[in-house]
Amino acid sequence: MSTPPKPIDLTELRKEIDRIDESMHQLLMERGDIIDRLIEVKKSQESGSAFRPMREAQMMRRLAERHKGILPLDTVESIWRVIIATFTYVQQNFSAHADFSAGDAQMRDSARFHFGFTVPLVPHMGAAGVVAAVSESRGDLGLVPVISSVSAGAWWTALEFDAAPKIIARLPFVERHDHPAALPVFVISRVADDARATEVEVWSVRVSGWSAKAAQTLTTLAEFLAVPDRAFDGAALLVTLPQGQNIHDIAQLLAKAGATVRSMALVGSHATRYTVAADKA
Ligand SMILES: C=C(O[C@@H]1C=C(C(=O)O)C=C[C@H]1O)C(=O)O
Repeated sequence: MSTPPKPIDLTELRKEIDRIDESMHQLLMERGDIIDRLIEVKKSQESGSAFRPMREAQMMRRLAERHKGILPLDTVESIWRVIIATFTYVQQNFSAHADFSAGDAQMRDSARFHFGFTVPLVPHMGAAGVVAAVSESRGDLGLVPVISSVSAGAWWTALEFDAAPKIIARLPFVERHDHPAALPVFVISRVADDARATEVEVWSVRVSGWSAKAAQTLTTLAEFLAVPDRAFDGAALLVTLPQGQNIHDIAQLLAKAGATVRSMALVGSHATRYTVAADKA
């Protein structure tokens, strides 16, 4: 006759938890040692912000793809955002300048979710102030809601100049229905060319002859913001080009709808939006 299985001892399970916690802490400290070595190498190779938007988008996608078990994706995503953002911060200190003009609760949630509490959060009332602060800094980040009100004006035109910072990411990296920090946010900064995510381009386009027909045409082609631009009897647009679309084709289609493109400037780019299925979340 076989002996009945020993009842599982809670003390044993708690010992396991302590062992895992200690290993996780050791691994985080080991991660810090690697970052230390990375800082040494980078010092002689790079200047400006340490933020690498394409790598971060890929890391967040991989994390979401391999995640399973009872720990909610919200939790695992926010833990890794804090790890990555804080290690970026210790490489090269930076502040996050956020536009609170559309209400501060959602923007604060997004900033803290994606950058944690170690990165200083600087509130601004309007996108223009955020862009100015980032422009004057070496490697600070700006956070601006993707959908701004018309009264905010065409804040993105300040990004047209070569030396100006650019849109470098769109948050959240991992989208889903009921994301805890769902507000769509553009991240604005100056980053190394090889760190950029270039999958989705964002253009500042100025048109004359802007009309309901032109707006309707553009709606079918791309996501955009439009602000009336009296100087040109038209509009200043911020156009997010879907991957594979060409801005010149969009200009041609706008012309057919009666709107003349007067200028176009690439004001940034970001990774393809990534959405996880409801059953993953
Ligand atoms: C570590 C680097 O810099 C930053 C920090 C990262 C991290 O802690 O994992 C990832 C990407 C960068 O934003 C890097 O240069 O690879």
